[in-house]
Amino acid sequence: MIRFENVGLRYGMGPEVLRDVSFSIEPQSFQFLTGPSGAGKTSLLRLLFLSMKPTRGLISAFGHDTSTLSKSQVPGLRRRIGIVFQDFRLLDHMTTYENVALPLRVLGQQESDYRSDVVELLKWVGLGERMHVLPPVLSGGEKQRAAIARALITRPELLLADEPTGNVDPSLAQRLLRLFIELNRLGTSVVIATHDLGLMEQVDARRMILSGGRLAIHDD
Ligand SMILES: Nc1ncnc2c1ncn2[C@@H]1O[C@H](COP(=O)(O)OP(=O)(O)OP(=O)(O)O)[C@@H](O)[C@H]1O
Repeated sequence: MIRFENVGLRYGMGPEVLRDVSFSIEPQSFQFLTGPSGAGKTSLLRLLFLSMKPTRGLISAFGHDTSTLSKSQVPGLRRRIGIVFQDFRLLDHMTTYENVALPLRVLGQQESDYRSDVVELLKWVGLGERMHVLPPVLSGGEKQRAAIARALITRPELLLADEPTGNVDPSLAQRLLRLFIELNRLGTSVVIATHDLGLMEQVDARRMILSGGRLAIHDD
């Protein structure tokens, strides 16, 4: 569904952060993206989410060469991708429910059509009791799950998560991992950027390891 061929990335006049990176994300696949701090994991996720263009190489997303996309085509492709940012990016003046429902509102859907889906998803991530509170009163783990629910509400074909267990205790990390595995079982491709070796050891999944700007792939 997404293919990188000899992709390179640099910020401004800086050094190349990613070098000759080639890989594909297949439908219904599960992979971890790992590597030392500063290795380029977040940058690679930004490229996957089509929020940046590579400095060189080819990125093809859902059959489109992204270098030839017009600006108006990008939102349609991005809607097929859900992303959980490292810092959650929840809107503090909206309730948990409203935050999760926002992507559907933006798509012009009516609340009567999506209300039960949002409530069901919030229950699935264990936030059924917290849906009417504002993000500032949520714990770190609750915010994490709200951000995951918001990424999933549009039923994306691909979920990208940047350090999704970075702010949570080990038992919640287990729950989140089970949630991602279940989501993958239901058909979504999953890419999890993480430093957490313990997390990766629990799943026989592909590991994409970034180091010195280069990518090595270890298949399960
Ligand atoms: N907006 C930016 N402008 C300039 N340089 C950047 C920018 N974003 C990232 N970089 C640089 O690119 C390199 C890779 O950063 P990136 O955040 O992708 O790594 P990471 O593997 O996600 O790190 P971490 O595990 O610490 O989150 C770093 O050297 C960083 O300083």
